[in-house]
Amino acid sequence: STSGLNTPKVDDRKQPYGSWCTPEATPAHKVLTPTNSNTDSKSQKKHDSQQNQIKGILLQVQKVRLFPRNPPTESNSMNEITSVSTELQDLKELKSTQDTKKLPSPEKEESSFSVETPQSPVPSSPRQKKCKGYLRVPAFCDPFVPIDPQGRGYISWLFLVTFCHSYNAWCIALRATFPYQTPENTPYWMVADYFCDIVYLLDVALVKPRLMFLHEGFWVDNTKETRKNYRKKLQYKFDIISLTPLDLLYIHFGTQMVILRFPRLLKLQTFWEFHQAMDRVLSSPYVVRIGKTLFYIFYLIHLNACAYYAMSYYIGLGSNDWVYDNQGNAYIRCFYFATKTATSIGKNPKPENTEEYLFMTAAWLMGVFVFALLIGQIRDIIATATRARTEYRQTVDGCARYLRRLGTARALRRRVTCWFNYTWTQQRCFDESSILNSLPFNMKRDVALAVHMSTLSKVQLFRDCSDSLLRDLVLQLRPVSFLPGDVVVRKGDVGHQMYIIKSGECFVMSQDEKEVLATLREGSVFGEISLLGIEGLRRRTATVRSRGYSNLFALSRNDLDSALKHHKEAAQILRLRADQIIRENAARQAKQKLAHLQAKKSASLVSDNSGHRNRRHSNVSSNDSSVAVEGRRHRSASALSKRRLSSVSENKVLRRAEVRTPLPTIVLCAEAEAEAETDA
Ligand SMILES: Nc1ncnc2c1ncn2[C@@H]1O[C@@H]2COP(=O)(O)O[C@H]2[C@H]1O
Repeated sequence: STSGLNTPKVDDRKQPYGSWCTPEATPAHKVLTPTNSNTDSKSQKKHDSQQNQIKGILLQVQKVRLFPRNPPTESNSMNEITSVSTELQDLKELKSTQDTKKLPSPEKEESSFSVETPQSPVPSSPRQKKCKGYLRVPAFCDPFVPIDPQGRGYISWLFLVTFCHSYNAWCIALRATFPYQTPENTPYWMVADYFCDIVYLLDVALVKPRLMFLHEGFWVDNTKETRKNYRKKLQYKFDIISLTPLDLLYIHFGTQMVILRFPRLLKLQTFWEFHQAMDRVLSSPYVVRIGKTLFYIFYLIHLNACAYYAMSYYIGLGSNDWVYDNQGNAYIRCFYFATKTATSIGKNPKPENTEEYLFMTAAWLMGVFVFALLIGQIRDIIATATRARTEYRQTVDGCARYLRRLGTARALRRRVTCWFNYTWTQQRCFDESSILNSLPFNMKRDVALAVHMSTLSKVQLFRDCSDSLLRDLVLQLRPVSFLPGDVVVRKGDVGHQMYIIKSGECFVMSQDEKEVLATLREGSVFGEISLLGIEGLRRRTATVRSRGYSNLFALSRNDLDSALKHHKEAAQILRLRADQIIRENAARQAKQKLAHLQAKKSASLVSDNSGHRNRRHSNVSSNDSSVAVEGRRHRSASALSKRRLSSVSENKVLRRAEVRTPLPTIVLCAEAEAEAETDA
């Protein structure tokens, strides 16, 4: 705590309340980094990027150690050695350039706060290192580079495979039943078919075997291992079966037998994998979930439509009232019929023979069970997506009902509703901590840090103290919002919480609430004095009001106490600041009282003079003596208050020179002034 890093800067102390009241915005990554005032911003940026590169390279080196190739082939180990040595060389070069520029040492950089975001590491290919410029192949296409299953490249590839699978799923049934494949358009269909087959083939041969996987907590990136892993999976078997070239039988049956391509539908797992990946990646996964369920619903109706057309064709198009009458667009008419039966809308033509009865029974059963299930799923997804809003509405309605029942004033009710609305629009929840409760402690802390970083980085206390103070406190901070004019703390109340301003402004009011003593902005801290256990200052020293709408973080006395036990430097900083505020408030009060006294004195002098003039004729001699006495009395009172004030300012000067001021003396000074007033 005595190091230059952690003690508050002298300059800061000279400013009113350091820079607590008017904190400067600082980029999040610079939050607690000790900055060299001589280094200009350009070199700082360069330094940052170099540090990142160093970190990246160190990570690469670690990765090489973390993912040993087992057993290493000769060429692999040679490649590894060369890559490590080049990386170390790069590292040395970077370090030497850094030394020559005399930038802050990396040890200091280490102390800067950062939220850890572990990623699946993908090592660079040994080939890629050798190819330069335009010859460089994207990592995804490099057969020597393992593929990150969470990477963008792989998700894009999954999209392509899913598209091909969907094409097969829709078109095989369509072309097998409806007369949409004619000898004229067969080549186009073939081109599309074989394009999809090539995608399937590439997926099985080049992509899936390179997919990294987790083994005993480590990402395995050895392509031999990844290939082995893929081959062990059931998915591999399905992928291989899906490629069965049954369409070779076209030679015998002709290209109209599109049904021979049905094995292509077995690549269903990729379809699910794609949706899972999208669910993870997209900011609103509900869209993906609803999209997938709708896909199932439409696909089932599509199959139903195909079956209806096939049945009608088998019975004879237009041969009775039930079958498709071969009028209009065949697919649209059949799709319409299938939708009606599947959703049990009714008004379907009456079946006339056994096959038709069987078809209708199956379609209705499917409608009742499968469709009901799918539509229920959509309802659940929407309910989950809007649960927070529903709960919010229930809370607001419940509270409003309760207040109405109690017959509270309309203005108060409106205020409560206003608070609910504002808090909801700001936070989208009422209890932030309950949402994160299922996360492990460290992750919860990282999330909280990331979410509140922009505000917390502006708090001078956290800048001046070690990072661990911020880490210790971040989960204890409770967001609270206030409406315009709300009293956040009231003078004389017992203090239970201190506050950090997240957004908005707060006014520190004078004793009579007519004057604004200070305006506190984003990142400012207040309400700490009454929590510090200073003798005689256990109650709020001032009233603080929210200027407009404001969002604050509240920190309870217990949490502050337990944090200050382990962070003595923070306790010292808070004490210093409290000393400063108390001294300034005491001096201001003394000044005000003196001014008040002087005003009183001059008023009494004026009234005395006028009284004297009235009585002059009656008793001249006695008046002379009383004025003299009165004058002496006021002069002595004024001298006394002057002496008291000078003792205050002397004390002030003396105490500024000290590192910490014993507070009770300052309080006594204020008391002395009060005494002077009573004397007068
Ligand atoms: N003159 C001032 N300037 C800035 N902040 C103040 C001033 N006086 C009091 N405060 C803050 O207002 C808070 C009121 O509650 P506390 O006494 O706990 O802590 C107080 C300080 O944090």
